[in-house]
Amino acid sequence: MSKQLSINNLSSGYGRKNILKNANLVFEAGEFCALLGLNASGKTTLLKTICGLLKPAQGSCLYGDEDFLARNEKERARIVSYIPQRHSPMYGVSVLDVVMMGFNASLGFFMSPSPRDKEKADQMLNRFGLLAYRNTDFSSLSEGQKQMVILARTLLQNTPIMLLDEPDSALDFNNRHSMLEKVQSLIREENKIGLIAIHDPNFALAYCDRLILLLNGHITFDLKVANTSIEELTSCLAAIYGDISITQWKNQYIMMRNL
Ligand SMILES: Nc1ncnc2c1ncn2[C@@H]1O[C@H](COP(=O)(O)OP(=O)(O)OP(=O)(O)O)[C@@H](O)[C@H]1O
Repeated sequence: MSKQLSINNLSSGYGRKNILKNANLVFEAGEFCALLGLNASGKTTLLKTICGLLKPAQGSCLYGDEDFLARNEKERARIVSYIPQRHSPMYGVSVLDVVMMGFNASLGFFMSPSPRDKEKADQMLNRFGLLAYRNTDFSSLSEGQKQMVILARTLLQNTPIMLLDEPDSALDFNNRHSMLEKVQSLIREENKIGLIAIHDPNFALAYCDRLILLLNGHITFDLKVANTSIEELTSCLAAIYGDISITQWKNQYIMMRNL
């Protein structure tokens, strides 16, 4: 049965600096949700807290009724995957080996990936048009290619909850659409929960089911796109982005700044 992710009264920060304040959210399986907010509004802080990189000052995160933040890192990695805003540099590691790291959480001690795992990794690289780079040194790829490899690795990790922190920041227009399409269809088809921090509201409006708007560490609006009128969307997004308008073209919403 598909489980919910519940975030209950969650607060967190750095040292004594409290950033995320009393967040309460429930996510259903199959939902792809955008976290929107200006720079420094707390998007990364929320994602890092849900994946266990930051210890909450108060509150809890439950998957079903399981407090997964109480689990060790490897057990957590079977439930939550996280693409950070910036990945650590990796030198002398092939693209295939980076993608295969996605299996780490599911392997026991001293186990190495099976030939079937390698096949799956190749299929995933193929899906991203990166199969020709499988033996290339990861560090020699462009930033956009690296982001796609990291996403491919995360998809192989195959967790029920996926947290993505601006995974598209280095991607060109076409690859950004293609990445969001892939993530959206995977979340829907495999009934996962996806939470993505993203800066362009138009991509969020096009691909996400729900918009969660953050302002100064507070969740100010939580909107299901399909159930929200264009007027309400405009007024909520204007509370974050200022003087904007939203128009509808075919079945898409487009947000523009009023110049
Ligand atoms: N390691 C840290 N130590 C201290 N303060 C931090 C740290 N990381 C972030 N902050 C502070 O927390 C606040 C929120 O930062 P956060 O990275 O969560 O915002 P964000 O919404 O993801 O921003 P951006 O859109 O710029 O990535 C900022 O004021 C930032 O200075």
